[in-house]
Amino acid sequence: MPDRKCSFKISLAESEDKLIETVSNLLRRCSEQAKDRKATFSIGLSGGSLVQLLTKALRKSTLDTSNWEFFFCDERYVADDHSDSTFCAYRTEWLSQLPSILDSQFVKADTTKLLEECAADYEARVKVKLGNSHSVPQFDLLLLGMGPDGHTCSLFPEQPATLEETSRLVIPIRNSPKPPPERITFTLPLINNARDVAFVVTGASKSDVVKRVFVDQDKQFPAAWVDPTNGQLTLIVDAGAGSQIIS
Ligand SMILES: O=C(O)[C@H](O)[C@@H](O)[C@H](O)[C@H](O)COP(=O)(O)O
Repeated sequence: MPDRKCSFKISLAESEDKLIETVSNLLRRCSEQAKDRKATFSIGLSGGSLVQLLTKALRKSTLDTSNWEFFFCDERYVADDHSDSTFCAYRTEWLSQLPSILDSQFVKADTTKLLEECAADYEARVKVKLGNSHSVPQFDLLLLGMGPDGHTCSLFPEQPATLEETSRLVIPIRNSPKPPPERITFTLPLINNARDVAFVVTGASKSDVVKRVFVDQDKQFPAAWVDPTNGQLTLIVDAGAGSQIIS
């Protein structure tokens, strides 16, 4: 039985243009709400297909991103210039497509440290940047993807212990089922403390897991544990991914 506590909204985008417009509108709403509270807009990014979608949405929005700080909800434990690096994917894309966004706006992981230290160091960076070294920092918006196995960030069904983490906000991941094997990832306490969390999920291959996660709330899937305590959860799907939840 669904037991979601947070406010939950589903947006079905019938075309890619509509999907981009929906993401663009979400960015506008969240960034404008943040303006009333703080100097910077703190947003967490995921990798994969979101890189291209977010780039298109930012280009369409023409939003002023000069006070935005870009964090990574998870990051692969590779060099900054490695093709697997999510930071590298965004930086490469935005150098040409969104040149107004500066390197200094990225809060990236230091993957030159040992994996454990890299995770702890990134948690410290998040706390310093979000100015909350005593309790759990609060992101304005986290943009999440979801794999066909219902993973999100680098929280995988094969590693259920990662969902039980209650104190660390960023943890190391080894033997990731999705290559590369080593990563760092936000944990549920940090994810569920965000003001807004939005999943962007596309493709008919994910339609079954979208229903099982967002309608059935089947807790075998890590994405089903995302339930922002005092926040808004939004699911943005295209027609393929949403085909089993929207009649
Ligand atoms: O670094 C990563 O691999 C991502 O953060 C990961 O969690 C991604 O969001 C999902 O795997 C969905 O990826 P797609 O949207 O490309 O299917």
